[in-house]
Amino acid sequence: MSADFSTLAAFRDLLQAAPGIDQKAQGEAEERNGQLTKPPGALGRLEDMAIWYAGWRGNPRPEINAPQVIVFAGNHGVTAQGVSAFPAEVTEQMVLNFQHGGAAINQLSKAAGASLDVHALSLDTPTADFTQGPAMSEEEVVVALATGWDAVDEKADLLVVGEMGIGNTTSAAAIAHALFGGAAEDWVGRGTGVDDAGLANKARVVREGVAANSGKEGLEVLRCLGGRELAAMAGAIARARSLRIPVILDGFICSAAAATLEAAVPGALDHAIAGHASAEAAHGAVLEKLGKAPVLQLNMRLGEASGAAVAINVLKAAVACHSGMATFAEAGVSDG
Ligand SMILES: O=C(O)c1ccc[n+]([C@@H]2O[C@H](COP(=O)([O-])O)[C@@H](O)[C@H]2O)c1
Ligand SMILES: Cc1cc2nc[nH]c2cc1C
Repeated sequence: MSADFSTLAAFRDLLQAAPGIDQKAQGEAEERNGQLTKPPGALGRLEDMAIWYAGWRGNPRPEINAPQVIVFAGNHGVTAQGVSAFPAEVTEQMVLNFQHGGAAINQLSKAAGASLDVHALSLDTPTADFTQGPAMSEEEVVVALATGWDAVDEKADLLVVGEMGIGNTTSAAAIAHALFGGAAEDWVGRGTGVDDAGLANKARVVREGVAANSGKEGLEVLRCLGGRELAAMAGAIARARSLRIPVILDGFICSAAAATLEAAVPGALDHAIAGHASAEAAHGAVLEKLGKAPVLQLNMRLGEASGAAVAINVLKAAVACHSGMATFAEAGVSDG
């Protein structure tokens, strides 16, 4: 299927029109959860996760059989400002590594029983340096959103999106600063590993970038301060919403991209949970703004969907208990 929008406004309208949770299935799942052979609440957040998943799938006793992981890659003009510990060529080199099966996400997808797709977006044409003006034209951001939209497998029953893009923690920090305010320093982190001087430089770049693109909201923030891989993640998350496919968000960059959807249409991320809290300094603050408690906290800061891929295993465990356990009546266990 090919994406059905050619402007940001049309994309926003589609997102706005996307379905919500199936409340009947959610209610039935909640009822089932109360009958399972365990003390009430004893599976903690696994219970909430399973009920949430059941609601979005419209099935009070669902299974997870076809999780899809998608990694999007993009290059960033803002790397000209010396914001990363690694050179921009690494983006393309890592795409080849993904394709050859040599990256962490290859192993983590396999371990989670998930398919893995990799989409490189115009790597030879980096986005514009956003300290000088908008990173992308409307046409460019719409093409990237559509790449993400079209990448989602309609038959998937869970979606994880992640990214590869040297310089993109600076882009994500600028998005967070534009959406949530505060100071540039509040949103920058070490990314691939810049030193103290590098961190101060990132704060300068974020401050200048937000000043050069002031007064923007929602999807315009994505266009002006984002990158192609961030827009593609946003497009895929929106497509998943339209198909009622639950989503696990990955780290700082993924969460910042997702936050532009929430800014454009409040509630747009109700079908998404946070897979982990990245070690990137401001990820926790972004998740707090989104009202999402991370499933895992493993000090990961790799990106490429890795933290969310690990969290697939936890959601699978939650859903397996929910759908596979016996009820008190079935097992002949006294329910207290
Ligand atoms: O996911 C995260 O929270 C995360 C935190 C730090 C770095 N990364 C990855 O590192 C790259 C961006 O780092 P940088 O320093 O080039 O901005 C990009 O490819 C991301 O996938 C990812
Ligand atoms: C080697 C390397 C792998 C990555 N994977 C995601 N971002 C990355 C950044 C670097 C530098």
